[in-house]
Amino acid sequence: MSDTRRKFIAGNWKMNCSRSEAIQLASAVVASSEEKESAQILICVPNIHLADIGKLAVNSHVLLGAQDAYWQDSGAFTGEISISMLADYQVKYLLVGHSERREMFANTDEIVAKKFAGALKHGIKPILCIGESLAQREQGVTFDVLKEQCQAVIDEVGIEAFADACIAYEPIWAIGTGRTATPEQAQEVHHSLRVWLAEKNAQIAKNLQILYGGSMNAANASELLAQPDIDGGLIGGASLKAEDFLKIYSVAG
Ligand SMILES: O=C[C@H](O)COP(=O)(O)O
Repeated sequence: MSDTRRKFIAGNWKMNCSRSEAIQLASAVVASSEEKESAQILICVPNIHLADIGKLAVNSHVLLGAQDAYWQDSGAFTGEISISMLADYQVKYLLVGHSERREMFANTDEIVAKKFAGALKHGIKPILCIGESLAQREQGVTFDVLKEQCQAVIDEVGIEAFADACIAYEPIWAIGTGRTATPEQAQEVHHSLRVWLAEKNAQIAKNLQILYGGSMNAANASELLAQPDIDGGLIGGASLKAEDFLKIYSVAG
């Protein structure tokens, strides 16, 4: 099933790196990795560094992504950046619905769906982040939560829109905690998700890259990435060290 899908290694720098640190890290990622047929590499940097990193990455195989943006194109939204503005900066991917945006910045399923649609409108591929809390996992409602988060987007844009998107499954209890889902736990979720999506559109489900996020690092990446339905990683902490991030890319395909 996975032979049509390339591995996708995506770094999410979150709110880290001064300007000089960002340039140094991105330069190392660009210079020390090679283009591969079997895998893609992406860095999602803080918006303020997009111009600098865009210049570094523009003619390279390293894709540039953003971590969030507002879905309206322009207007009185003080402090926000629109998706149309990102499109001017070589941004190819946009994280939507990261659990930190959902939890700390009130991004509801509805808002996430609008951001997903906004990204597609501007030719940027959304990476829809979904995940359950520890309490939800313990209550046995993990899959219900994930379906609800996906369904809100499907209701807005239709399942076909996932031809130009990815999903990142990030159990909230594994983010930044050092506690990783076991490869079997992650595979079970990814597989169930793909089967559920296949009921809506088999081809879309077959081709869709589903990434795992939550304390993926250089030590555990190869086991996670060996699972048939884990098509890559959305990597936080370990993407801040070029050496660790590139090690993950090197084991991905
Ligand atoms: O976007 C990345 C995820 O939140 C995972 O972060 P982490 O690798 O630091 O656990």
